[in-house]
Amino acid sequence: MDMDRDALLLIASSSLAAVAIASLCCWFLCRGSKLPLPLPPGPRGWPVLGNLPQLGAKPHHTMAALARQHGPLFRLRFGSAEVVVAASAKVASIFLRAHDANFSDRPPNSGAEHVAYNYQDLVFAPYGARWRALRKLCALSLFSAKALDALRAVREDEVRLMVAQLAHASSAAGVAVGQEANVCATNALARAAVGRRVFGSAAGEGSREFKDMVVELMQLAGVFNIGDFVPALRWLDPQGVVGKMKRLHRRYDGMMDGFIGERRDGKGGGDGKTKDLLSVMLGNNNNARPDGGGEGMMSFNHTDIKALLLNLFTAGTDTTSSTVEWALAELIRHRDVLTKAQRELDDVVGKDRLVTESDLPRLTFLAAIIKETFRLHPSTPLSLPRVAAEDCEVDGYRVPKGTTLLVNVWAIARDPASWGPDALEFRPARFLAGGSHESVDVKGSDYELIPFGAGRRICAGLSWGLRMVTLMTATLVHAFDWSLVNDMTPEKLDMEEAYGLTLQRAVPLMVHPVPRLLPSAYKVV
Ligand code: HEM
Repeated sequence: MDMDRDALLLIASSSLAAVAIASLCCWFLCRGSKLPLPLPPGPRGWPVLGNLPQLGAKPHHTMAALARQHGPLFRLRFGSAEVVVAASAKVASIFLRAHDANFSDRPPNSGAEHVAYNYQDLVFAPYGARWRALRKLCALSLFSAKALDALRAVREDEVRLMVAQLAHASSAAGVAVGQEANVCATNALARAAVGRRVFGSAAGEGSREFKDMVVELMQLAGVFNIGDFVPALRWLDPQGVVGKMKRLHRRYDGMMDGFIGERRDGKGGGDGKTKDLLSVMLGNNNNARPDGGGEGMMSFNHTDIKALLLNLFTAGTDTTSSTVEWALAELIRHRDVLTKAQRELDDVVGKDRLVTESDLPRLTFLAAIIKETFRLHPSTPLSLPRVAAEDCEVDGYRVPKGTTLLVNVWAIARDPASWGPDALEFRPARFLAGGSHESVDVKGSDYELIPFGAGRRICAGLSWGLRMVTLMTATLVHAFDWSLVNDMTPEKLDMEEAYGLTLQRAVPLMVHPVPRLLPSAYKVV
């Protein structure tokens, strides 16, 4: 009997233990699902500075190498700031499509504070009604299909002037074609924005100084400024970045004041009939803030105007001209591609006039060259940073609120997983009908090729930039044969990059342009 009771007790206690263990397992399993997801993997950083000292002279290259080690979504720490880097088309699409709303703000940075009028511009404006109003204004005045068409003659005019300038360039030292392209891009944009050209000719009247100012701004904006990430060191400005930004800002500010001042004095502004961006903004200027309301209620104060003009003159000039310069460098290195493009242009345009914008839709090979240039030489290799408004989950990892997002558009566009084994080769045919990437475009919906970014904060000037790059490259390819200075062979051409927020050529492209059309084509009417 005693034995039976003992056996029963044993059975009961074993069952209880089993139930307890099962409940514990269940509790752990359930709790497991609520365990916070891990943060993305990443390299160990230094005390205080984190990974900042490891970025090197070309952070987009370093980050591409880190992605090979840690995967296409990895984590860095810049001082006290958490950073995630997207380095594949799939991860970029999760951030910029699925989580775009959460990443529609830009992180705080000294460039926005000291150069861009303390975030009063469009590029760094907090995501909200004011940002929306500024984008809408740009679209209506410059970048919508209607505005773009209305300004067609301005772009064609400036390209014609650039060609005339090049046709008469006979220096033995050759011409810096990027500089000529920069004058063209800046003057076209200036006519649309402030109603007049800003430079008389390529070499003179401050054009070189202006380009240098834009390049300096991009270099400064590309520096990962220690003071931005380690608040205790901000006052020290260890890299001297803030001091340089303040000096540069004063020079830009004088230029922007000049545009507004001359218009208020009744000078500048073209024929007085066309409404450039400046006159639209001044017409609405009653010193109120553009923080929403209906379209009719938008109004802009003096600083709003200067900040937006500054954005256009900096974001819209060097990006455009350096892409044209890279395209020409690639074409000089790939004679077969250049010859094929010239044949297409001769067929569509002939030899007695220059290219016009209405020719562009028929230049399919040229369009493929432009895409291939944007792929290998995106002018903003790490795009512009975004910041997470809330915690979110991306590809099985936790990305906390306040994390900065960098999208390595340079690495994504060279990823063999998207582009195949010839990813590093200049091969425009991949974009032609029947090619491996026939349907891929640069306009923000094909994440393997996003030189203009994607999502809500995609480049506001995409339509203008793409049109200018295409028209300028088509015209230069059609109007001239190109040879390198000092009898340099194309294989010796230096293709090294100089890192900044925008990607310059380390060595400017120096060339001899040789006219190849009938003389009448080069006349400026
Ligand atoms: C080759 C030409 C250009 C390239 C490759 C380029 C690239 C970019 C990129 C990558 C961004 C960041 C997008 C993002 O955060 O996802 C951007 C933003 C911007 N770009 Fe461009 N850009 C070009 C030309 C232009 C032009 C011509 C203008 C104006 C005249 C312009 C004005 C802007 C502005 C205002 C923003 C900020 C948009 C915002 O924050 O809402 N860009 N651009």
